[in-house]
Amino acid sequence: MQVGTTPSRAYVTFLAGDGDYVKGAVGLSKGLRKVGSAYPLVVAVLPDVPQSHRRLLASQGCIIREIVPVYPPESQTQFAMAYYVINYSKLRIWEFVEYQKMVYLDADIQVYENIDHLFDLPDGHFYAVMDCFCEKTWSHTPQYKIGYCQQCPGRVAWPADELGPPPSLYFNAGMFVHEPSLATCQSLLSTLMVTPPTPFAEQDFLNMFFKDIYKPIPLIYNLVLAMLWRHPENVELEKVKVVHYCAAGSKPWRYTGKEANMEREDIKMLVKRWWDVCNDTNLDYKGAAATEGVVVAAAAEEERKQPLLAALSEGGAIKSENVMKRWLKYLSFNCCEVNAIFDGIPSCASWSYKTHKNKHPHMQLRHLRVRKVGKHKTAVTGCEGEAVAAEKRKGKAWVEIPLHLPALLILLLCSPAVAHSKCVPFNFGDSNSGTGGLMAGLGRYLAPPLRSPVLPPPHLSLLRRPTLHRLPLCIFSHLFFSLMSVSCTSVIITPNPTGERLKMSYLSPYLESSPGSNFTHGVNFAVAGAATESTVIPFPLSTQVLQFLHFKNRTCDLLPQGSGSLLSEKEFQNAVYSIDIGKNDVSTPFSANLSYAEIVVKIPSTLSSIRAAIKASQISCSYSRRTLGSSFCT
Ligand SMILES: O=c1ccn([C@@H]2O[C@H](COP(=O)(O)OP(=O)(O)O[C@H]3O[C@H](CO)[C@H](O)[C@H](O)[C@H]3O)[C@@H](O)[C@H]2O)c(=O)[nH]1
Ligand SMILES: O[C@H]1[C@H](O)[C@@H](O)[C@H](O)[C@@H](O)[C@H]1O
Repeated sequence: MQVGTTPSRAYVTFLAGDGDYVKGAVGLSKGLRKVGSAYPLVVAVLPDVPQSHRRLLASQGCIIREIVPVYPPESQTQFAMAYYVINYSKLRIWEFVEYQKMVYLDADIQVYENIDHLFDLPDGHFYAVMDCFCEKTWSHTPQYKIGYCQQCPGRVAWPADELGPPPSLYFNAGMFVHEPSLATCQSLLSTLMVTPPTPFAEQDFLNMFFKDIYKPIPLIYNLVLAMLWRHPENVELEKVKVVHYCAAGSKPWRYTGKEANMEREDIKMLVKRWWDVCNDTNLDYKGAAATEGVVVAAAAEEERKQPLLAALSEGGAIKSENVMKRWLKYLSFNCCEVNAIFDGIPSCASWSYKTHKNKHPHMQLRHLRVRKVGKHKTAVTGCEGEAVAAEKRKGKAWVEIPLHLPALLILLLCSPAVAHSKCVPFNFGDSNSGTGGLMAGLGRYLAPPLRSPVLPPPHLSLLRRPTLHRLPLCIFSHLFFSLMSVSCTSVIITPNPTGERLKMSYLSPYLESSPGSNFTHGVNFAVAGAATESTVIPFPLSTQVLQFLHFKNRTCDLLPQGSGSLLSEKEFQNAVYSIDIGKNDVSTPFSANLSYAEIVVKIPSTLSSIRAAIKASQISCSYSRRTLGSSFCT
């Protein structure tokens, strides 16, 4: 997906911790500039990279993208080389789907000649340079033990009789060409969870994962320094475009010359070459970012919004760039933010923050940003109760709930004539619009103003918010229409004062069969905690739709018998159908500590479930001639 002027190609490196690898990344950014690369350098930083390092990189024109760390299954980490474990986080660069293609380079790599042509390699393969097995770091492997190396397969023949077929070609993962994809990322992460860590961590893992599509490229694109003394016959140093300072003691910013092979003339020359680039002030970035770090940060922030937009677009929720741009106003990122955005209600963001701050130490920052998001008052005031109170203090009778996923708030409107006749709402959804259905369905009694005789389980605690109990719900179709043309993201739901002034009736929950229920004003199928798909709450959207069909068919059967207070055919025809769902599809996996990518990748399927639910309710409509006139807001 291409949005605005975002380039679809970029180099990417990875940075962890507050150590000196940042020097490598700065050197790399200058090296790319020196060779006239047309593409930017994205730096995927872990949360533990200090702000000062991020600023330094931004001032060198780098695009900073924070990523969530990736760890192999906990119980097994002891089997990997501890030093390399953090490198599993590199897998996150498959999340950068705003780029169609990327060239990954370790921070201890320098580029001495332009390699932009690598972006033109045909899609569908994983390109990288073959590694060498001759260094001591390989001593745990059969290759090393028998002296076999893929760089010179004729030197020592592979003992196939003894060990079976030779190992697949193996690449060094310090440099590769890849195509970001949320689906691939999810597959990488889920495969990782069932893959025991091995000594070369993500390098072994990537070799295993991309075995079938791996295509070796010449070693001039990643000269692993050991090649100079292990396989000199394979190296034409003057042709080398990319040098990887991975041999022990070879990192230029740590170089002492004392370690094995470090006194070699070619090594000294390459270390000096690296410093020449790094020290060249003419190569410092001269663009806006050098003086306007904020601009860079804003640009980086925009970049971070792309995966969700891509998923929404894939799911069919966003069809025009204009709508997408409006979304950009609202969206901000990482897991917490996604959760808050999808929750749509700040109280849920606070709840998530409280629940997850230990797992996501950097969450507070994001949370605060969420609270600044958008023009909606509710989004800046903290918990919902406070928001309502604040609105009331200002004399406003309504609460505007910002919902940032248009497809999750879908209003199906009957004919415009509805404005002049009785408007019966049928509502489907979750706690955003639930009016006590869950309590009724689970057989728990909460007397107004919501006193619970027993402590509700934690996931039900939100139900204690008084504003959600038997909320009179009225949805203004004319307002909806005007809002739709503005942003597609809002609906006005009126709490008591306005509802009562307009003589709107309470909307009974479908699951409330006890005295007091009246379904002649409409039905609320929404249930707190519901998602589009089944979760711990037993009333997902698909079930709510079935309940609606049941309700409607029963009405249809009983009407001819002249049974008492039933909605008429006309009222069904002119009803307002609203669906407000989706936040729990996002917040539930978030609670399970799934990553941003893992959450985002599910969005298209959530959207198709919503579409399927709507379709099911239309297809099964038992009133001949009349369908539920539908007007999608997406
Ligand atoms: O504390 C760290 C450690 C690593 N890195 C980043 O991770 C990259 C890879 O780490 P090393 O340079 O330490 O890894 P090596 O080059 O020695 O080892 C090789 O094996 C590794 C196995 O994890 C990786 O696959 C790596 O790309 C590959 O070249 C670094 O360049 C740097 O970009 C940091 O930022 N900080
Ligand atoms: O791919 C690996 C890696 O680059 C290590 O840092 C190095 O010690 C190994 O020899 C090499 O094969």
